[in-house]
This record gives sequence, C-alpha cells and structure tokens, in this order.
Amino acid sequence: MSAIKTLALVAHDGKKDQLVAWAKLHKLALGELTLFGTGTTGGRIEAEVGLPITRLQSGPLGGDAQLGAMIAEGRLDGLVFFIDPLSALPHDVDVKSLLRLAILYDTALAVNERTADALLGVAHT
Ligand SMILES: O=C(CO)COP(=O)(O)O
Repeated sequence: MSAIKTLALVAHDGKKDQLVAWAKLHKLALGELTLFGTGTTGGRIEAEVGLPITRLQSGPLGGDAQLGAMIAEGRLDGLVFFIDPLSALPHDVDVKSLLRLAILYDTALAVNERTADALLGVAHT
C-alpha cells in the first residue's frame, strides 16, 4: 500500500467526541497529512484539535457525496469514518454511496477506532 497523504475525517454526531479525542491523541501523525472533513466534523477538528482541515459541506447536505467524488477522482487516499451504529440517518443513501466508492476504489477505510489506528500506523491505546 502506498503511503497515505490525503485523509478525510468524518464522524456521525454520536461519534464526534470519539473522533475528536482520537485526533487529539494522534495530532502529530495527522499533522503530516492533508486533511479533509465534512462540515461539522471538520469544524470540531479545527477548533478543538487545532489541525488545518479543508471543510466540505455537512454530511446531510452533500459532504459525503463530495468525498465520494474526491475518491472517484483519485484525490483521496484514506477515509476515517466513525459511523454511529445506533442511529438512523436521513442521508443513509449518501453514506452507503461513500462506502461503496471507497471499496470500489480500494481507498484505505476505517470505520472504527482500532482500524483507524492501523490505517494511521499508530499504536492502539
Ligand atoms: O453526516 C456525516 C457523515 O455522514 C457527517 O457530517 P458532519 O460532519 O457535517 O456532521
């Protein structure tokens, strides 16, 4: 696998605290990468972690679709997407589409913390 240079960070509302805590823990490693995020997630990463991140639309307003397009265009190496397995979402079709494209294009994909650690190459704590 070639090294990851561009990484998107996304979390559903019930998982945002976990993603912010994970990003704080791995700020140094994440700081080496060009980061993208959906609107609300990206805003929290910027404000609470202090990492520069390009914010797309909020997920329900097309942010997942924008990330899918980036994957289709070969502009994203990895996706850390903390999906909330306990909540139904109005934009579930967009989430499915994003995951489908990540699989189709063999994008490095982590949907939980342990796998995100592996993706980033850091030790699980
Ligand atoms: O809903 C999302 C992903 O499906 C995330 O969007 P926000 O980061 O804007 O909350």
